Amino acid sequence: MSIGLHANHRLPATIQLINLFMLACLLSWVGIFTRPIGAFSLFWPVNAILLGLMLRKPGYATPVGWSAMYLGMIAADLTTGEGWVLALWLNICNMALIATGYSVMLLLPQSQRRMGKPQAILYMFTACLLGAAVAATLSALRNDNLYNNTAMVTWVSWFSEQFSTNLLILPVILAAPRLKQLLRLQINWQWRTGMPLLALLCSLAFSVYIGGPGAIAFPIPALLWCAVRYQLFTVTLLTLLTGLTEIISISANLMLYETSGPHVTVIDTLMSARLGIAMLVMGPLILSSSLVVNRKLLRRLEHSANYDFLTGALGRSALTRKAKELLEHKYQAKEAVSLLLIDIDHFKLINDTHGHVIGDHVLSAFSHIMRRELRHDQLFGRLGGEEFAIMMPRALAAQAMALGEYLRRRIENADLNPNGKEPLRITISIGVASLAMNEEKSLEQLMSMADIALYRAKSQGRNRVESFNMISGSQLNYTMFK
Ligand SMILES: Nc1nc2c(ncn2[C@@H]2O[C@H](COP(=O)(O)OP(=O)(O)OP(=O)(O)O)[C@@H](O)[C@H]2O)c(=O)[nH]1
Repeated sequence: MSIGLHANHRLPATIQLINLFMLACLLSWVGIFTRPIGAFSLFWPVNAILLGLMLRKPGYATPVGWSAMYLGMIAADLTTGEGWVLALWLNICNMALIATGYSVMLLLPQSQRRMGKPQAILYMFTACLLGAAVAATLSALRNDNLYNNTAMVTWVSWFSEQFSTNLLILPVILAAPRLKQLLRLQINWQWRTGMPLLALLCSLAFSVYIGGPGAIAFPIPALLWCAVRYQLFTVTLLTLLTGLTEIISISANLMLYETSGPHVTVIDTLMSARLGIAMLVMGPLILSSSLVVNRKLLRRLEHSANYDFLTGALGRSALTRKAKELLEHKYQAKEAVSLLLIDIDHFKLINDTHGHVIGDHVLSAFSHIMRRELRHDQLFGRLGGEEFAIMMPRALAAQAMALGEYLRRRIENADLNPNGKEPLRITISIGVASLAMNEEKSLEQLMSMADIALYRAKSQGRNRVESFNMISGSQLNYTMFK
């Protein structure tokens, strides 16, 4: 086992250690300064954040990393006037929570630790539950020296606070997008997008206003609506917002809980409410992560329905559908459009000489080059075998010919040999057909025109581009398609 931090991180190991130490210290300070004097912490986010960090950056989870974290927490306690013994013991409880949670989450494959599957939420629930139970047990063992409470009250208080806090914060950290993804994020805001959020804020305000034991459940429908409409990370932020608002409202006695009766005290109410809040965020989180799985599956299904498996180009039916939509748009916008039919020359010879596997590779490498050269609005698809097509919006015959000629040369000069020994070159023949701005033809007619041009390119010796519109005598052919 490595005792240093892993070398694959960009920052040097010592700087990472100092970072970890400082982070643990800083987070503990925040927790200490927001803790009412002589009382249990209302909200102790340190453990959840550090646990999340360890899971997101496994390189930190080394004996040295764990020690830096522990020392950072102790430093925070000592610099705020805590005694040595207490500082050591309290932070053993904190570290025990992080280590227990970490061990449970390690049972999940790394790819699932970012909450993208419902079972990851269940593992996280177990991690928070066991982690809080272990920490609460350790703190209750030294109860006499720490708090003026019975061991049971100390246990329940630690457990309920840590269980709920971790369950609210950990999903945010695990589901947070990486900085690169965050910068690429495009927010497509419409007034309807904000409705679930508005409903959540209203139901939260309503639950604080009405109060009573049932009020913590008021935001559930709005949270479920948010889970259906928003991304998982947004849902984790909203469950955190909901939980925090309710915990703070209850502790400030804003939600008018019943506190009379022989066994009921304010701290009992808060403990019970915390556990309830922890349970209620599970539903929206599980729904949201199930939808992540569904969306991924749908995207995969859509992709395999629309794209050719071997070449990554559009499949024939998707190409036809999109080309028809493009023609429809052309008629309305009165724009030109061109179609290029492309056929690899003597492809049978490649199969016969090099075998089918190399043939497949050539098809895929050819398609890769084409996709890299074409713009996003130009449709590229495989019609079948070694025949492909490009639909060019807003392009007259001359522009389509120029593109065809460029692609022909690009392919002619490319080496498609996967083994990199002998160069393997191919050539292509291209037939172009174009429709001017006010011309109307069906896709089938446009295809037939391009096919005539392609036939001519083949019969004139291959490795060339021919345009139906420029073929001498095409006026004669052209009448066929009027
Ligand atoms: N490796 C591989 N070969 C394919 C695939 N689809 C079709 N082919 C082969 O492509 C070849 C096409 O041959 P032909 O239609 O005679 O055309 P060609 O040899 O390219 O000749 P010209 O088009 O006249 O230049 C056939 O041998 C098919 O078996 C595929 O997915 N993979």
